[in-house]
Amino acid sequence: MSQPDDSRYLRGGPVAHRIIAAVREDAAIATAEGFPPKLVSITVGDTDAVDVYVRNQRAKAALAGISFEERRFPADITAGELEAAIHGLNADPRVTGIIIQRPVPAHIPIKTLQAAVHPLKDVEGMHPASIGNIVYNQLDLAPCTAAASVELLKETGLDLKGLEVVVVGHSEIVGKPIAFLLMSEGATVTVCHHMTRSVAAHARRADALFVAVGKPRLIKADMVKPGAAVIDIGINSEIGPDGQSRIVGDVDTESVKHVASWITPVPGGVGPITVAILLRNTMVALSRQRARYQATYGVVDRLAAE
Ligand SMILES: NC(=O)C1=CN([C@@H]2O[C@H](COP(=O)(O)OP(=O)(O)OC[C@H]3O[C@@H](n4cnc5c(N)ncnc54)[C@H](OP(=O)(O)O)[C@@H]3O)[C@@H](O)[C@H]2O)C=CC1
Ligand SMILES: Nc1nc(=O)c2c([nH]1)NC[C@@H]1CN(c3ccc(C(=O)N[C@@H](CCC(=O)O)C(=O)O)cc3)C=[N+]21
Repeated sequence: MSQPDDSRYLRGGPVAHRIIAAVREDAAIATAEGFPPKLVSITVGDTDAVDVYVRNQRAKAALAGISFEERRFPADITAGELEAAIHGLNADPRVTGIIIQRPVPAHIPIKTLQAAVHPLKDVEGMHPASIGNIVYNQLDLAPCTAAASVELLKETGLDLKGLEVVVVGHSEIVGKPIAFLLMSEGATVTVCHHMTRSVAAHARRADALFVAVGKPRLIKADMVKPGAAVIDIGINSEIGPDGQSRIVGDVDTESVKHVASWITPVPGGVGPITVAILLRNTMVALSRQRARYQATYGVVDRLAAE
């Protein structure tokens, strides 16, 4: 098990705590000014894979002073019905942000749902317009897990400019946005996926290795460069030796921790920061909405009034 005092562990708790404290201040001010932030979570069908995430969203939103509402829909709902529900939330001025928990049932095209969320309410940064922003180096609202992972790498104090980084996994929600965020920071990025000929050969060259695949113990000690920083994003649930269900990452932490200079524990690494960033994104969305509101209604049109 992890050693609580081992400095090789890059822990997410303190970073998440810092982010949530700042969000809490912002949320209190916004609420006092008449704009209370509210996050709505949409879950469709079987929710096992998202239960932990939603539970933590609810708990941390309460801590931060953001109201949180969970909408659960049955697995047999149609894509059209879901889109209608999302449009309703878009039009509701009390709703600041909308997050669609993944996965959704196979008959629902996730991209259509993500595109149905108004870009100003897209707190996950998954609308095509939002994803486009990170390509253009506008990074204030990035996909939560990707932003969380990069935030944790920065805790090492390593200079990201010119850093050799390898990302294993290229999903739209995690791997690809990580690559874009790191490119914006000046890192040299290699992205591996299931067709990569030798993930090990690439991984061994990395000063920083990000892993987001969903396979326990995929990354072993001989795939890691001595002294590297290893950011384990995987959240996999498996039955431990004691017969209890537990969460493990994608990295064989017990062996890799002897080779790496820094490693993120699972649980207790990227996960808590992901939740904190979601809340921070909610406040970014709120300030954009307020700016839009101000631009539309803040200046009285003198000619119209005459
Ligand atoms: N900590 C957190 O906050 C979060 C954690 N997660 C976790 O991160 C992990 C990844 O999630 P997500 O990105 O959504 O998963 P996806 O299943 O969408 O993507 C997995 C990626 O891994 C690639 N891949 C599959 N097998 C291999 C292999 N053997 N070698 C190299 N690459 C491979 C796939 O490539 P290809 O597409 O080419 O098959 C794909 O790009 C999961 O464990 C998930 O639970 C997810 C979100 C948040
Ligand atoms: N649209 C969407 N975006 C996601 O980012 C997304 C998703 N769907 N579906 C599910 C996965 C998984 N995921 C987690 C995030 C944080 C923790 C988390 O807080 N983990 C803590 C707590 C663990 C615990 O409480 O046991 C930890 O790792 O320490 C877990 C899981 C986000 N995902």
